[in-house]
Amino acid sequence: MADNTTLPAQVTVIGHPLVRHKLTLLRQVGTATSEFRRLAREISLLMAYELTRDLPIELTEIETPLEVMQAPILAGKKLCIVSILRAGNGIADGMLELLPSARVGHVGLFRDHETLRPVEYYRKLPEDIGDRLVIVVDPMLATGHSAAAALALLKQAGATQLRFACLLAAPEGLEVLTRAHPDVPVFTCAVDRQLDERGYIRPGLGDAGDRLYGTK
Ligand SMILES: O=P(O)(O)OC[C@H]1O[C@H](OP(=O)(O)OP(=O)(O)O)[C@H](O)[C@@H]1O
Ligand SMILES: O=c1cc[nH]c(=O)[nH]1
Ligand SMILES: [Mg+2]
Repeated sequence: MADNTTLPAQVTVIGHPLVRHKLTLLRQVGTATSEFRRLAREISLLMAYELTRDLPIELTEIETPLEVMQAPILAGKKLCIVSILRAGNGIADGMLELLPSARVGHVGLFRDHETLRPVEYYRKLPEDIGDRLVIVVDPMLATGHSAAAALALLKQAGATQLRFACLLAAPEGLEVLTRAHPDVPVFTCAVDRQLDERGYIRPGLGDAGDRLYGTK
């Protein structure tokens, strides 16, 4: 499995021990839907912490009970989280716990099981997406085509500052995504061994949407 030293500079593997531990629990076949959802939310909150490390800060004057001070606050426009439906919602929910005033956009994509290419079925985005830092979330980066398509349509909609976050990435998906969007920083909690012939990430965690929502 790759680490930060063998990956393109735009890719960050979030190696925090809490993230690694929770991801191991999440992967396990015996992890029930309720537990899977809880772990996905917790990992996503930790990912949001890493993704927002470099947000610009400005000073504002506040009053403590003892005196006036110049105190740091986030500068500029707030964030927008874009969830790639449906499994992206499991990540967006966790991030919103840390970033409660972020706007949320939705892009509905499913993978055609034959071609493994994404099919768009829904899109609703904030009007001012061009003024925001946009964090695009989907738990799985497999072939990379869903993420690449989502980023392309967001750029078309005016987004200029984009980041992509997932739980698991296949090397094949990272290759596709970083070639298509060399300007977009990518954050993942792990890079797994490979894709299998059905386009599943191995060792992986199975179908993230089905495990989040108990549909299989
Ligand atoms: O990198 P790719 O090969 O494009 O695959 C990744 C996509 O596959 C899964 O979605 P799925 O089509 O299963 O839809 P779902 O979220 O509704 O389950 C996953 O959540 C990603 O969106
Ligand atoms: O392993 C995979 C690949 C795509 N989508 C998933 O949910 N899991
Ligand atoms: Mg699915």
